[in-house]
Amino acid sequence: MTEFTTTVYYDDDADRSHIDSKTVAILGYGSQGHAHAQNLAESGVDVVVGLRPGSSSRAAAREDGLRVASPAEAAAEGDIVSILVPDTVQPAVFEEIRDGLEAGDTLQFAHGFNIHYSQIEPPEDVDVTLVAPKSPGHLVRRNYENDEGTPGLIAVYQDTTGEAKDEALAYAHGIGCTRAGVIETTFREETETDLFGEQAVLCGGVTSLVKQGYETLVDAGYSPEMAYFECLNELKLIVDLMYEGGLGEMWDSVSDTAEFGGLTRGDRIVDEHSRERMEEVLEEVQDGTFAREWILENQAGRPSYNQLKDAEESHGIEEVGRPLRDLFAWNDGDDEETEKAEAPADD
Ligand SMILES: NC(=O)C1=CN([C@@H]2O[C@H](COP(=O)(O)OP(=O)(O)OC[C@H]3O[C@@H](n4cnc5c(N)ncnc54)[C@H](OP(=O)(O)O)[C@@H]3O)[C@@H](O)[C@H]2O)C=CC1
Ligand SMILES: CC[C@](O)(C(C)=O)C(=O)O
Ligand SMILES: [Mg+2]
Ligand SMILES: [Mg+2]
Repeated sequence: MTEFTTTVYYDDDADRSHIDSKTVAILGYGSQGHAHAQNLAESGVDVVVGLRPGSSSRAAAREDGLRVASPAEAAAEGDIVSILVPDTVQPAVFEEIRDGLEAGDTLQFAHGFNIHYSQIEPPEDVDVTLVAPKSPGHLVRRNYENDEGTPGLIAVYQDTTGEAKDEALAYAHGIGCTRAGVIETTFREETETDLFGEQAVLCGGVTSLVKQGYETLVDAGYSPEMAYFECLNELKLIVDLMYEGGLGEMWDSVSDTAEFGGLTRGDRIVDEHSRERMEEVLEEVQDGTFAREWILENQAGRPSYNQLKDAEESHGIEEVGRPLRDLFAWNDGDDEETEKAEAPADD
């Protein structure tokens, strides 16, 4: 039997009686919201989706067979109120729903930002929990539909009922996370590791690596199409192997030439200087510098965010990638995956 350093919970560890007779209010129907709502409903849980008046997602949620109400109505009806709107919007939405929370209800998050950085102060008589899939929401849904799951984290910030952890685990079961494995953590640990991971490795680090690789080849006179396939498209195929069997399966599958070149050159690209930058980024997460910057950026109407987003969208690798993906035989002329991934961020 494998010995882990932490307890990992699976399907058999979850007791669904902690959620089966309850109503779950899902506030928001974006990346995480649509996945939690549909997975829970298909797991037999009573779900009501809370969406603002005039929300374009109302029609989508109804088409998916879900009940829809306003955020305040849904929260008042829900025993578990899962706040799945963007982190920066959550404090305002919390003010709208606060009066509907009853003693013994659960206020639930998929990321600890607003609790950890004290942007939301929950009432003392509710449970406050976290169920955080370690995955983009669209894959939480896709994996569930494919009878697979996504790993997740649970945490308890406030436990008034004595059932907070069991309920979080039952919820994680309902969205398919216990199929893959669930780890218990704290709001602090989830928030800091999640922010660090997305900034330094998963989203920030990897896109910078891809762009620098692409630009190096194009500036040296190679065709943008070649550079796109080499530095972006094939990355997915390489990462698929790491996902399936760790670094070892990837090294086994690539040529010995790639393995020797990668092992001797990789650490020259991402070196001890990058490591120092990573430590700085982690410190900014830990001491609240990043959180303050992001909160102020939103208060100012997102000037830097919008500028950086525009620059990213018009980068050469994006210009060349769109038509190339459209011509993939299985895409039928539509870059559907890109459209789907962008859809929930349009608010
Ligand atoms: N994206 C992800 O995969 C992951 C996200 N998380 C966490 O999950 C939470 C939700 O994130 P995510 O799914 O990305 O969120 P999204 O950006 O996808 O949320 C969009 C939803 O929020 C609603 N919304 C936006 N603004 C408002 C507002 N002012 N008032 C009411 N509703 C609003 C939108 O409404 P409308 O439909 O009307 O536009 C939409 O339904 C966050 O805490 C995030 O950190 C955790 C793990 C991964
Ligand atoms: C990696 C980004 C993420 O943390 C996630 C999909 O888990 C997010 O905030 O979207
Ligand atoms: Mg994450
Ligand atoms: Mg995150």
